[in-house]
Amino acid sequence: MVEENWQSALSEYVVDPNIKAQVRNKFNFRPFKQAPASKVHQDNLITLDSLDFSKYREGPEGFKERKELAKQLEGSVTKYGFFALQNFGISQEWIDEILSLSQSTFEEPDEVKSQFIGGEHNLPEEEGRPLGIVKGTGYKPLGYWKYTNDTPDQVEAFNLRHFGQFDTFFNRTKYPEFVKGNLDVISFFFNYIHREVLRRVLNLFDLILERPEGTLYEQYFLIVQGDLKRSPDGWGRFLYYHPVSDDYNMKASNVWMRGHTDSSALTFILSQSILSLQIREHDTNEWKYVGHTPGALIVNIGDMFQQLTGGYFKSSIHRVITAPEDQRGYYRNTAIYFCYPVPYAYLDPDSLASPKLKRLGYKRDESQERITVRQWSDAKGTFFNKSSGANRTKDISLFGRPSVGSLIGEDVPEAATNVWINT
Ligand SMILES: O=C(O)CCC(=O)C(=O)O
Ligand SMILES: [Fe+2]
Repeated sequence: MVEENWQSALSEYVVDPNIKAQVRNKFNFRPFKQAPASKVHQDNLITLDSLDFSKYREGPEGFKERKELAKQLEGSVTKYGFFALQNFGISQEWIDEILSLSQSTFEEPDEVKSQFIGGEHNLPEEEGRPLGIVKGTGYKPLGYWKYTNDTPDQVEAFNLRHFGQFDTFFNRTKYPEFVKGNLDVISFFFNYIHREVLRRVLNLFDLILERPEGTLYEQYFLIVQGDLKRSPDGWGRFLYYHPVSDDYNMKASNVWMRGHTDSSALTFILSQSILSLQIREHDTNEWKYVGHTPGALIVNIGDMFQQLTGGYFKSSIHRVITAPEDQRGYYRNTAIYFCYPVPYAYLDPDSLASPKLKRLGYKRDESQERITVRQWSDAKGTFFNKSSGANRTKDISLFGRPSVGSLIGEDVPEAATNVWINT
């Protein structure tokens, strides 16, 4: 199947330059001030495998390099479920523009924000879905989640659904003024990650799984213009962590975002300078910091790729801890793409038909009902959408599958140790 020429299709939706200049002026659009590099916790850093994507070449002449990249990737996705991607095609200048867009998005006045709360303007096709604050287009307000001691969270988010569905994204969705005036740049950024970066990463996964390159993308991630039900169901997000007080740190045990695994297939995060993201090593249960790789994407495997591969790929438990002493006072600003497969796909290795998984013995657990992307997405989304609750650190089990949604402190629920079991 031939993919549409997305860049030329998108150029039809360019925002009037006068309107863009006007909103940028009105919202004090300016460079985002990144915290200087941290010097602490250097002994507790994890060194993620870093893939140099400038080595990726299309066509038969690039096959050897792609095989080498795939080999490098296999260790990361099967051990940590995390890796870094350098030289992935987006310049530092462009990354800076995205961070500036994120910054100004969170500087809309509160009365405007309150009219664009996530999940309040869902499309008719999304009627009845529990998208809520966590998955619906719009803001997740500061303090929506309550952490330990009823402490309100200090992270704001803005979700952008359907950026690959041009008519829906530009004409059928409501946005605050600043976002609306910059939709073309925002859409271009997330489309680039989906259609260029994700596609290449999936080709490497195909090589790992011993299937022809292009299979995963076509089977699970192809966007069909105008057909939301047959298109992959992920979303982009701006994420803005506010500086916290000593009192907050004491009450919330330094948690900026609780430990969890992502429900996505893959998550792409723009690397940023505040040393806060931690992965919990599955063999030792120790939390380790993910260092900053300037200009890179930090990519992690989510629950769906773990399920699709029968547990061969790992959906790592991660969390965000408040800034270290030498970076306090700074905002932590990033953009994320939570990438989901088409909603009707089954989440088990039968659908993948990978000779490699078969040989290694990763297979569907026949004692469990088969579930689809939509089912997992809605069930885990419902969990993430709950604002509070004293029992949040307990195991969660969805459709008989143990999972992790909300770890606080050092609690290690039973499920957290089970997620690695190869069924
Ligand atoms: O802020 C980050 O670096 C990661 C956030 C995260 O894990 C998430 O939103 O799922
Ligand atoms: Fe996450």
